[in-house]
Amino acid sequence: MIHARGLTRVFKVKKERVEAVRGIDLDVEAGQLVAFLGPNGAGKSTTLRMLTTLLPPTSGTATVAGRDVARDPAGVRARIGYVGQRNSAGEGFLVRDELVTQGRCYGLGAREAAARADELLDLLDLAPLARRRPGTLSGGQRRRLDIALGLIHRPDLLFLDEPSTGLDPKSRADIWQHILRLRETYGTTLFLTTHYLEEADSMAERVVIIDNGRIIADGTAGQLKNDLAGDHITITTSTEEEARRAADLGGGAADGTTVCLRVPNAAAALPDHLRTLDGAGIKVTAAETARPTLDDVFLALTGRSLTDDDIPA
Ligand SMILES: Nc1ncnc2c1ncn2[C@@H]1O[C@H](COP(=O)(O)OP(=O)(O)OP(=O)(O)O)[C@@H](O)[C@H]1O
Repeated sequence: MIHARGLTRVFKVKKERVEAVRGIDLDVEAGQLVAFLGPNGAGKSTTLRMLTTLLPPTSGTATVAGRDVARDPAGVRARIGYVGQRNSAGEGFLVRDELVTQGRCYGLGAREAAARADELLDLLDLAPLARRRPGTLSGGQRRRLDIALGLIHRPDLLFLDEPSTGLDPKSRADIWQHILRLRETYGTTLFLTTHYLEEADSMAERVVIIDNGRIIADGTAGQLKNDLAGDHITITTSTEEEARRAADLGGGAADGTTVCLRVPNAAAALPDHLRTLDGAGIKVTAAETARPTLDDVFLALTGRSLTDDDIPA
C-alpha cells in the first residue's frame, strides 16, 4: 500500500539547509495499522506530506495506493484520505451538509454522497450532531468529523497526523475506539503519527520510529521492546555501599541505594540474581521487575528520551 525508497526532503531556509527526511525506505502492506513515532522535528509530518502528495520529495520515490506520488499525485489523492492536525471542516455548512458537499467534490453523485455521509455519521457516532455547525462541536467531536471527512470517498488508506493530540484522556480513548472500529468495518490501512507512546504500544500492530530524518526502528512494539530495550530489574539495598557492590557483582547502575539492571527476561532472572547477592552478603530490602516501554526503546537507540519533548497540550 505504501512503498518508499530513499525518500528525502531538504528545505532551504535562507542559507541554511534543513535535511528534514534523509532517505527513508518503507513498505506498508494493505490492512496494517502503523504508528509513526518520533520526537519533535524528527520528520514525521514532512514524511506524511510527501506520501500524501502535499510536498514533492527532493529525491527518492514513493508509490502510495498503487500510484507514484510524483507522476500521478491526483491518482494518489483519489485513493487516500488525509486527516491533518488542523480542522478540515469549514464553518459555512452544517455537519452533514459539509460531508455531502465534500463527497460531491470527490465526484460522488448526490444520492451516493448523502448515503455515504449518513453511513459515516453512524460509524463515528456523529448522527445526533448532523445539524450542528462544526464550530459548536467539542474537540473530540470535531476530530471525529475530520476523520469522517477523510473517509468520505472510501479511501483504501487513511493518513492521520496526531489524531488524539490535544484531547482529554476520555476523548483520546474514544477516538481510538473509532479508529479501530473503522478499521474493522472497512479494513482501511491506517498510517498515523502520535506523540503518545502508550497509545502506539497498545493500539498499533507496527511501530516505526523516526529520528533526525531517518528510520531507526521498525517492528511490533513487543519485538522492539524485547530486541532493543529488555526488561528491568530494580533492587534496593540497605546502604549505598551495598548498592555499589551489587552493581559490581551483578551488573547495572547504582543510584543511591537502588540498582537498575537490564536483562532479557526479568521474571526468570530475578531469583538467581537475588541468590547471588545474598551469597555475597548484600541485604536486598526490595526488588521489582518491569517490562520496557517504547521510550526505553528510543532511549536505548539514541540515548535520549522521547518524553523529553514538549507534548502539545
Ligand atoms: N517548510 C519548512 N521549511 C523549513 N524547514 C522545515 C519546514 N517544514 C519542516 N521543516 C523542518 O524539518 C524538520 C522536520 O520537521 P517535521 O515537521 O517533519 O517534524 P515532525 O517530526 O513532524 O515534528 P513535530 O512532532 O514537532 O510535528 C524540522 O527541523 C523542521 O523545522
